[in-house]
Amino acid sequence: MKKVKKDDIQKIEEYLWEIPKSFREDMRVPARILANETLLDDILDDRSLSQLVNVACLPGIKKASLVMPDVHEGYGFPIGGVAATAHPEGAISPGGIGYDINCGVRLHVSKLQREEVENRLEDLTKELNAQIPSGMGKGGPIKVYADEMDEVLTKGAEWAIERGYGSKEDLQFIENNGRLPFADPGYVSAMAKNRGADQLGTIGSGNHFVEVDYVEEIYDDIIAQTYGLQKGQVVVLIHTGSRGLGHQVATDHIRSMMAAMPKYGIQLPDRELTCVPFNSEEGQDYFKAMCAAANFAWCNRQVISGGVANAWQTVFGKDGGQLRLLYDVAHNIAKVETHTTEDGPRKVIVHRKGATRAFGPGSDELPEAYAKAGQPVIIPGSMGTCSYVLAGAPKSEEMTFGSCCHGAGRRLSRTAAKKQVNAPVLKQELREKGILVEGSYRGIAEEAPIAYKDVDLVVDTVETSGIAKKVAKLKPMAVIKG
Ligand SMILES: Nc1nc2c(ncn2[C@@H]2O[C@H](COP(=O)(O)O)[C@@H](O)[C@H]2O)c(=O)[nH]1
Ligand SMILES: [Mn+2]
Ligand SMILES: [Mn+2]
Repeated sequence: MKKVKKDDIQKIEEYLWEIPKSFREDMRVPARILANETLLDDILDDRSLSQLVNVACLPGIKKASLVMPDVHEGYGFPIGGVAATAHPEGAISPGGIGYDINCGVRLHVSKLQREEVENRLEDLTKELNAQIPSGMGKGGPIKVYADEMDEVLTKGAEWAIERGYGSKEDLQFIENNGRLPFADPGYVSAMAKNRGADQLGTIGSGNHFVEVDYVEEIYDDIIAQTYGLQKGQVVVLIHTGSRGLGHQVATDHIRSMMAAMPKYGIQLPDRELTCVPFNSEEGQDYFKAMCAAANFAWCNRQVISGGVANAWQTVFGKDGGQLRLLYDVAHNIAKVETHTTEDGPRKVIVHRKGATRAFGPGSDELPEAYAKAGQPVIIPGSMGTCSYVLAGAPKSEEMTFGSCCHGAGRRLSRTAAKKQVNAPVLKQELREKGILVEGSYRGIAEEAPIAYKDVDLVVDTVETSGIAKKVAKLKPMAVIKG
């Protein structure tokens, strides 16, 4: 396959680059890259842009295939990729969503200041570690089988709230209120349900985490006030997804889509892009199962919030106050949304794979309290650098189908990171900087800060391009890794 070189890319706006449709004859739309020049040079090093060009060949794709500045190569689609296909006949591709369906992040805000938490940080870290199972194959606090699992898959976060994990007010601060209505547990295999049976309330391995941070800087006073963020305040970030259940849903449906593809006469440059028409039988089966797995992930994050609240109360007692949910966003998902395309406004199937929804002010998808501010966009950076809270801005609708980056993005593979990082040394260095890290040495090495791009550059790029606005910068204090 023809490799993308810098000469093939045209600058079309500050921080927006294009690989024209003429680059390869099977492209149906141009491919666009949101990046500054430094990030673009890095992006050219891996297969991300070849994958982006492949995505531009999907049946029914509208306007352009896109990557955010945190892009890196993934299964079929690059991670950091966005693609919108015509509803209802355009393609749905599990590779455009990822194996960890509805991997996402949520942010809780506390009433405590950095100094109040610092002197209890060891205890808090131990308590969080005890309350929230992490690592591969670790079971959680509850088991769900048969009809109860079907209820989880249908109700999402609400199922957990009904059982005392969080409060009803939380729902309005979760994307789609923590529940996709098209979920149908009948399309989730027994094996997938079995894999998920004891995984609610667990973060899993590797890149997933529960992290205590403080607000180091506020960039927009008004939006920060709307979100309830203040300088010095302690917050908690939770990053995980649909665990083994979501992975099995993707595995099962990719297999059946591969078998069905010839029937629809779909030719693709890479079999990892496997797709079928959204309105085909296989497309609908997958979509219903994907929605169910997304609901499982929201329920999982809600149960984890319950564990975090228990740990918080154990250490800080009633005076420590509640942990209010600021927002919960998905970054591996497909949704039917209305966006402006070359045909004008129309319904499209937006694939966000390592990309966050970033709706601007006035969207009717936002909770009333955030209507003027825009949607909170939560961008984790790394365990040793910083993370950001942004607000979705109007230009995201024009440029990126209402989407933004989802993190700093990997610059080193896990294998390369393990070769370069001495985990015990890194853990000690972070401790000396005031950051306590719990997790396997393998996980710590694979997820070391040097494994990730410069999150400041990534965030500056999305802000300058106008798709999101910086609101606050968060600095890590304690991290529980998978
Ligand atoms: N604040 C932290 N951010 C982290 C950590 N480990 C990874 N990351 C960031 O998360 C994004 C999203 O990851 P993905 O697995 O969903 O692609 C990633 O790009 C990193 O920037 C951490 O320990 N703390
Ligand atoms: Mn994720
Ligand atoms: Mn994940």
